Amino acid sequence: MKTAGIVLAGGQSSRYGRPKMFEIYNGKPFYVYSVHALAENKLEPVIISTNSLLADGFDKTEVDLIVEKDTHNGPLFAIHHVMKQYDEPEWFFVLSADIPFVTSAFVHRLLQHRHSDYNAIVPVHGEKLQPLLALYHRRCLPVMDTVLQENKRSLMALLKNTKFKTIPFDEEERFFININSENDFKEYKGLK
Ligand SMILES: Nc1nc2c(ncn2[C@@H]2O[C@H](COP(=O)(O)OP(=O)(O)OP(=O)(O)O)[C@@H](O)[C@H]2O)c(=O)[nH]1
Repeated sequence: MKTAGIVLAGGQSSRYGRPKMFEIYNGKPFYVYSVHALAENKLEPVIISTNSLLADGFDKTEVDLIVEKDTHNGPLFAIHHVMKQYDEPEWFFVLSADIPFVTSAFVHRLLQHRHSDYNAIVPVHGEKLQPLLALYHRRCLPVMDTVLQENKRSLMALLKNTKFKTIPFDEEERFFININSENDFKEYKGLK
């Protein structure tokens, strides 16, 4: 099953105050943790989805860069925009760029659940769906078209209209910790 990786690395970082994907954790920018988790599972291509204000900041070695014109269309638009440009991959493994605790083992675990009966595979952590660390089949495209035409921007709006499988993860798993603000980063960077 040909599977591509998408790192969502656009947006506004308004709560952080500067582009959070370039913040350094243990010597590497946040977004690099997402790129590596996908690349180490041999997902090909790994695509960084970003906007023109941020595009120059990424290391472009062994990744494709897809640049949006706008900074705030949101993740659903970004995934749709990428899927439209890649005909070959059946599945797209999406990771946000603000999750420095993500690992290739997490990606590997979710990949085992790709199945033709479902259009998306979404982890559940505690009680919470995690659509920013999830797998989407290209069968989602027509539903995405409809949802976006209705001016709905959230991945939840997509999930409400498509068949997806949930995969439970233990509460103590760290993969899902996303950094929205400098305070989040201060709180979590002490974690071992
Ligand atoms: N490509 C792309 N990525 C996005 C877009 N909006 C958000 N993201 C990414 O999606 C993830 C979650 O984003 P959020 O933290 O909810 O939004 P944000 O705009 O980055 O930050 P805030 O302004 O603080 O809400 C991050 O990895 C963002 O880089 C977008 O319009 N395009």
